[in-house]
Amino acid sequence: MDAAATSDDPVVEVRGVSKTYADVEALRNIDLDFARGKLTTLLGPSGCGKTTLLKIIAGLIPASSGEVRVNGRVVTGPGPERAFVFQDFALMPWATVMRNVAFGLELRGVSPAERRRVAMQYIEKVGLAGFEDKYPHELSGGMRQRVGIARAFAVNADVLLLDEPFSAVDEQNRRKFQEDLLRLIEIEKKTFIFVTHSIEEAVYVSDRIVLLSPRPGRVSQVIDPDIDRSASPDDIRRAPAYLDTVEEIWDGLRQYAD
Ligand SMILES: Nc1ncnc2c1ncn2[C@@H]1O[C@H](COP(=O)(O)OP(=O)(O)OP(=O)(O)O)[C@@H](O)[C@H]1O
Repeated sequence: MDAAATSDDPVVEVRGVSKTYADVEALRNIDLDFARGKLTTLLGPSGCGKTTLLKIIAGLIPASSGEVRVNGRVVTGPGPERAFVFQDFALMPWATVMRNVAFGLELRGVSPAERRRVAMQYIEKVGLAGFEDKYPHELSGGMRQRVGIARAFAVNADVLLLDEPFSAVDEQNRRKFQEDLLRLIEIEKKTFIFVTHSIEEAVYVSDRIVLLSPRPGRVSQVIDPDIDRSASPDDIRRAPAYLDTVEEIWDGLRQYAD
């Protein structure tokens, strides 16, 4: 199931990216392509540089060497074609769900009526209709997460960067989100780059999984799970292809376990 780390129709191209923070070498010579309409997961031991790579792609921090291209253009900072969903959702506590979801559009100068219309669409898509006038503290962790996802979708970015977006929710909600995510990928045809610690989650949602080695992070394996996602969630989790892929990744990561 190993595949080349580069592909034919890449939206995001990472070339020779290395990153050193002061005296910590976080990433070494990463080459990866991320294809349109696909979800790629970065998986690897704690501290291997997953978040660092995501932030470099987002343009939030510079690489020490190498470059990232998005739609053929070299990344020099954040851009409207990329949206980042943070681990802690980064919602504005003083703003309603509607304002939070519409915030990216507000920054772009979209008119109030239009941003309300677009934001409402995504509030409905993530199942928060009726909550648009609530504030973040009035929502559960899972609902706050949905606000973060709706906000990322509302700006209509080509590339969605998700840093452990489901880590703060319980297992039941996590499974629901995974299904929502698969549905949104189907509808939206965007390029998703996802960071998680959960092997099962990675196999469940990903078209491609990139295993990174411990610091300095390098690409150690690329796995394309061959999973029939038209099956029911329970059937997918019982399918031999799913279970074999989980096992294959365990084997790949076991060598790094303490
Ligand atoms: N701003 C920073 N300054 C110095 N070192 C940093 C900084 N950010 C990250 N690092 C270091 O770089 C390495 C990679 O960190 P990063 O957060 O990218 O890893 P990660 O794979 O996302 O980890 P985790 O799975 O634990 O979230 C770690 O050793 C971390 O301590």
